[in-house]
Amino acid sequence: MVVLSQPAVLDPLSLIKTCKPTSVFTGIPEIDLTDPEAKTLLVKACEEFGFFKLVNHGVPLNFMTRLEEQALNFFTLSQSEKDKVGPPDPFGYGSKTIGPNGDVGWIEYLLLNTNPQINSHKTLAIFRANPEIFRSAVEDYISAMKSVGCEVLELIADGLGIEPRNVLSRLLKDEKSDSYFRLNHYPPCPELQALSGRNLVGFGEHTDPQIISVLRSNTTSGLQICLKDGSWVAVPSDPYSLFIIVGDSLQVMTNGRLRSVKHRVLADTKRSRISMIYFGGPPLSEKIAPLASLMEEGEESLYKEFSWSEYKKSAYKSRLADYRLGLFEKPTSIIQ
Ligand SMILES: C=C1C[C@]23C[C@@]1(O)CC[C@H]2[C@@]12CC[C@H](O)[C@@](C)(C(=O)O1)[C@H]2[C@@H]3C(=O)O
Ligand SMILES: O=C(O)CCC(=O)C(=O)O
Ligand SMILES: [Fe+2]
Repeated sequence: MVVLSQPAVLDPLSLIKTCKPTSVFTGIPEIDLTDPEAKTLLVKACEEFGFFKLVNHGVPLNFMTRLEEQALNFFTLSQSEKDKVGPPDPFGYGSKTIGPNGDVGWIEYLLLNTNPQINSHKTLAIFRANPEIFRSAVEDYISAMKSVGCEVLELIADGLGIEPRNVLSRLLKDEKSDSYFRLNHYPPCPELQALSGRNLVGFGEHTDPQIISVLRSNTTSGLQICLKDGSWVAVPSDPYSLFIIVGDSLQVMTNGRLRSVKHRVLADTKRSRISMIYFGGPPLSEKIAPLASLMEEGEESLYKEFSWSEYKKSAYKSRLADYRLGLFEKPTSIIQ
């Protein structure tokens, strides 16, 4: 008798990495946007962590939960409905794959371009496929996050003592600003926890390539950041607050003073996580280089010259965990 072997079924769980849960970190800097000391505290946080929690930011909870509800409505649609606005190009609906180079995660998401002038075909398709309230919730939310991002960047400029104070925020306000918006959904992963005591990686470790990211999540934790000493710590969730992430471009514009932080997300075993992130980026033609007003006499740029469009092109050839800035660093001469 001939026994035909079963075709090998590719189990997505076997491709996604796992991690041991990490203990919650209580040392995340918390900055009150209305504090007169905010500009100093926020620069310190960006130098030390490249990350901080922003409170008293002025965005009401119900404004954020309005979009969260819309996002949940979308993610509970049938798979075939969601697939109508995928696969991502990079915009659109994606499930389990992140980016074009083989990265996988326990996640589904919508990625959109925020610029109505260069709105991609996929971004428009997402708006057409959803009720009008989805579009208005997304657009209102993006506009609020852009304001917060700009306010933070102006305080950073003040704190660094550079002028004009809109030297960074003008890039997000530019009508050609190449900014993104992302809604992430991490479903719970109970089976794996029961089997191994480990959690699935929802979004693998990476730095954000843009200038600044403004993140908000529901009550489900999962976000982790990498500290200067290389250790990973879990960020307690707080649906009232916003989290600010320094991106690669801000690291370059401050000649390495502010650090772009490595971060990742672990899926929860019991509850789903929804996160919404605004990625504030410059126009495609913008030169990404250390700000002249920040450089000390005789200080040299740590980076070769490049435009945002060149950086993005190179980022989209990389894997999520790659150190993307490496290609643009100048070789350092070691003086013995
Ligand atoms: C694997 C990739 C996904 C990503 C583009 C990239 O090639 C490398 C950077 C990734 C990242 C991380 C931050 C943001 O989520 C994102 C939208 C971005 O701008 O850079 C993603 C990209 C993506 O998912 O398209
Ligand atoms: O979902 C999160 O909390 C973070 C996701 C993230 O880092 C990203 O989308 O770039
Ligand atoms: Fe990120």
